[in-house]
Amino acid sequence: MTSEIKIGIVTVSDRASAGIYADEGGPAIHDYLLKALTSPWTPVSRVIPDVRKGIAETLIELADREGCCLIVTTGGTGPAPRDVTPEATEDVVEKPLPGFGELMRQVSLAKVPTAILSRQTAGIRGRSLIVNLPGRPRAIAECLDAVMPAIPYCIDLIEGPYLETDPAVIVAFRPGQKKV
Ligand SMILES: Nc1ncnc2c1ncn2[C@@H]1O[C@H](COP(=O)(O)OP(=O)(O)OP(=O)(O)O)[C@@H](O)[C@H]1O
Ligand SMILES: Nc1nc2c(c(=O)[nH]1)N[C@H]1C(S)=C(S)[C@@H](COP(=O)(O)O)O[C@H]1N2
Repeated sequence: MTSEIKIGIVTVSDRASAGIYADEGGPAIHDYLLKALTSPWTPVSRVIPDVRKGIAETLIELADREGCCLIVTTGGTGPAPRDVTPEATEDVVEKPLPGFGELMRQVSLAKVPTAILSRQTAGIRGRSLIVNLPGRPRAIAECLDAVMPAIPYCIDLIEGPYLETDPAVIVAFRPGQKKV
């Protein structure tokens, strides 16, 4: 039986959620994944304010009830008082994956000196991988280019669906598998 592949896309932004500006972050994640993944998948998108409890509840809903194998957030990773996406992520994950944040900050530093201000992290809840990205829409491709090669294998390891990528965009690295 093949089940539907669902991917959560969560924009955490006071102003986008209030309609003060149009959300560009969620659509940028959607467009990126449309290009990177060749497996058919369905987005489950949310635009929510910077509220720790609400973010945690949304992550739980997308992981436990929607069954998303991957949940990508954007926004709320900085040091400002209302930036609490990493805390909400840590509230709900069972296994933190600090390497994601480390790598994304490293590659982002080549683009912008303020990369070190992002506390973006990642982790596993059940059969879902949750990954935080910064709020600036241009940060999305910068960060996903770095971590995407490891995401399909991570989802294999948590017994999620087999994600296929377009090798012209992202070469998924699966240890033990021959390079094509
Ligand atoms: N979802 C989004 N869509 C479009 N632009 C965004 C989005 N999120 C952030 N930005 C832009 O990136 C900048 C930095 O993002 P950041 O997450 O720090 O926003 P913020 O100042 O916390 O405000 P808010 O939570 O209201 O988006 C914002 O000032 C805005 O110009
Ligand atoms: N790749 C990348 N990373 C980035 C940025 C960026 O423009 N590109 N912006 C930085 C800035 S200015 C901030 S304040 C932090 C946190 O952003 P957030 O609060 O919008 O998540 O992410 C940082 N990381």
